[in-house]
Amino acid sequence: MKFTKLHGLGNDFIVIAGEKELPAGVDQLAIRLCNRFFGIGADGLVYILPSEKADFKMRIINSDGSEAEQCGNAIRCVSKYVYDHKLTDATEITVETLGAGVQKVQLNVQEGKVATVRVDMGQPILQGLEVPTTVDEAKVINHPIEVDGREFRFTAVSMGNPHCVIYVEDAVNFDLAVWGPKLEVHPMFPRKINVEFATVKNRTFTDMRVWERGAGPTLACGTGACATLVSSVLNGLTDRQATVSLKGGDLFIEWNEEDNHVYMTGPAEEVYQGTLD
Ligand SMILES: N[C@@H](CCC[C@H](N)C(=O)O)C(=O)O
Repeated sequence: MKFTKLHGLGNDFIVIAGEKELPAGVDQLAIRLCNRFFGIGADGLVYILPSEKADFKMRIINSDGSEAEQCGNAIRCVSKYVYDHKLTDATEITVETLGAGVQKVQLNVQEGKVATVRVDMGQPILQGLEVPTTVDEAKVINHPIEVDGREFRFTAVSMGNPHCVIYVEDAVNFDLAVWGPKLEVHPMFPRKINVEFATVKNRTFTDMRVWERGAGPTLACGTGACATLVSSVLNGLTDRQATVSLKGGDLFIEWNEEDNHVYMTGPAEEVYQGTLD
């Protein structure tokens, strides 16, 4: 079986194309292949499958074997893969996701290869129970949460997958490894949660670091960047268009007032190809 390694700002994936459906035991396969010492090493295993509703279907399995409903960096990688490997010659395509419906993608091609990708990530889900959280409110904004005697305040946003955004003094130097795993499995989040720690630098620029559900600390999270921008608008901290700066680089995010959709623009890169026995 052939695989290709791609990443979006260092959020890296083993991408497999050409299968009709997910294989049995894909959770164990993801755990094995994503292992950085005994496997290929990646944050997730991504399948590009045929779709009845869109040009392509994407499924993403986190490195711990759990399946995610959506992944912003992976959708850019999938889009680059299908164009660069000539599965399509269109520069506007649609990709079906498990939890965020069919998404429209625009490819920016330079010298015959995809350089950056703009994705219509759809409408954010803000209703507390739908994110899901245990808070039954239309919007969960700046809500208190206690972990090991420390109180944080979070804003809950689903981009198809669940996120909680927490503003801290210095996201870049924040101790992710201590608080991320505790918040990920907090009882207020019935399907666990992706945790974003953010520091707003000005109305168009925010630093963010992420602890991902099922993958731990990653260099970037596309849906997390979208959730951060939505949260910042809800908290009155930034404009509707802003750069979210992650450890692996920057994403440009827009929450459009007219259609209520979130748009994400950023790069995707292929690293190498290989064969699995
Ligand atoms: N890195 C991703 C999100 C991947 C899924 C996430 N860990 C989850 O379980 O929801 C992104 O770029 O959005």
